[in-house]
Amino acid sequence: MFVWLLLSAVVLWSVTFWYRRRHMVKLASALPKPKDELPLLGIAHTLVGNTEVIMNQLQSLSYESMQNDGIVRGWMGHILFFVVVDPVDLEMVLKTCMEKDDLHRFIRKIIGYGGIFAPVSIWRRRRKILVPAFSPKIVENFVYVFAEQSQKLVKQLASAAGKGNFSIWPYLGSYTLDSVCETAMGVKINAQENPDQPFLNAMSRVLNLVCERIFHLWLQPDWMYKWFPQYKKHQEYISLLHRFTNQVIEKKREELKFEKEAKTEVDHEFDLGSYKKQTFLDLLIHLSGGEKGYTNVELREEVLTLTVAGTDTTAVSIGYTLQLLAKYPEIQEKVYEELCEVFDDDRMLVKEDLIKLKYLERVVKESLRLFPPVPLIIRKVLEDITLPSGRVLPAGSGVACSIWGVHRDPRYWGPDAEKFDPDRFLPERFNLENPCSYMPFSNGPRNCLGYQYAMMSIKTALATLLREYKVVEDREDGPIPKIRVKIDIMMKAVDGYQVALERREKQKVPT
Ligand code: HEM
Repeated sequence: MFVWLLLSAVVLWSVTFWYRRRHMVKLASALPKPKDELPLLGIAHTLVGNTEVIMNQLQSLSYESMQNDGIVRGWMGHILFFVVVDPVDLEMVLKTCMEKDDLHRFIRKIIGYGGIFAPVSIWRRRRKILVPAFSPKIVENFVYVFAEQSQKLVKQLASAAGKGNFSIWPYLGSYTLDSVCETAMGVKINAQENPDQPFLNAMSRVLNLVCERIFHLWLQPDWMYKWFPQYKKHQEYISLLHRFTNQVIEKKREELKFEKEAKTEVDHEFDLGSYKKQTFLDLLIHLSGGEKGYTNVELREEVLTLTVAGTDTTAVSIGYTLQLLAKYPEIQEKVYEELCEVFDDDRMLVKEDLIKLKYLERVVKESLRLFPPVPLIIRKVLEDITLPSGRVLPAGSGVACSIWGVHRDPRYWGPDAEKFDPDRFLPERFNLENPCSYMPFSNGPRNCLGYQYAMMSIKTALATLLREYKVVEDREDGPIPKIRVKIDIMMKAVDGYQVALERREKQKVPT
């Protein structure tokens, strides 16, 4: 009797649930379906397995989207999303669907309502405050930090050079974390010299745990997660990150109070708060209104957001570029020739050099095209929208904007779209009809604020490293580079960016 009652309740609940969603189902059924779709399950059965399998599946969906004029649907049980690669449709999605997907709630445990994943109502004010902090004039003042940290990177790599293949990932991750912590908070955490540094350790481990949660449904509800052994560590890492940042903020507040008291009238009149060598933390306090502006919690959320947003993304991009240069030695030699022209002695890189490294810039851009660190962005559809292509996305669905797919679509990049060819970014050849055909840093009002910062950090690290070392790996046997990738919050190389380094004879970077 009880079983019958239970069964009837389940059937009744399911019928009501799907009846309420009939509008969504109707609109979805008008859109192309993927080849592996099953009744009820949708494509949920294809998105299981390790992070490499899942990434491959996301890539396959992007190809199916290309074959279906830029869109394909994907049911995961009752959850509906669309993989979109049409740049015109994407432009509209990125402008109108500003709310981020619910999966981001797991990262919010670390960064709270920091801009990147905050609900739109909170994000608007935070973005307004953050935008001036990323103006080129301010960001270029950080190049000296990147240059110093890059020299440390070169020094750390000396022990691995000439000893065959190794994973360069931990070195790159420490370089970017050191740079971000110095520019965001003004603290030298010295992760490069000390791989067991507690902040580094906590940051990388908690992000692994977040990723594990995103892909394992049973770890998602908070009440269930508490019963799993990882929960304790998860909480420990978060409280370490919060404690560390809180201390930095409190110290900064005291410093600023002291400075204010010590200022003379003349200082006030001429506003000596010039942005030179100020960290993001200084700027955020100032731009949000000083003592009446951000609270300490808001500051912590913003600073941690910059740390999460700016560390692995940049390291991933340096890693792919190094692997590509190893696979295509003739391209690496052209980069090296340019470096020899710009640096005729052993001096350290300065910001004026970056603009001259035009070929290196093209190489980085092409690497970001073929291997975008953020392969897709997921946005929520809050009300039905009609895309420029005429297709209608129903309210309640999600849109996976496939950066990976749009970057490899032959309709916009030609029949050789998959080929590694930095010169496609030559001004005379680069002629895209739509800005969304190339968007490693996204597009629209919620695009990446750190793109100039990232390009400067990437170019500085690569220039410093490639002046000192030649990157070697097996040459690729064709123009299409093959690097196995997985999804681990970002798209990362499965092999941890295996390369070998050989010391260059001519150019020497001072250590
Ligand atoms: C190669 C390096 C990087 C890549 C590929 C990258 C890519 C992205 C992408 C795809 C987004 C999401 C945009 C969206 O939802 O439409 C984003 C957001 C963001 N990124 Fe980056 N990023 C990089 C480096 C950085 C760095 C170094 C910083 C700061 C130091 C940074 C700060 C941000 C911020 C603050 C946002 C949130 C913008 C907002 O929602 O208003 N990023 N980034």
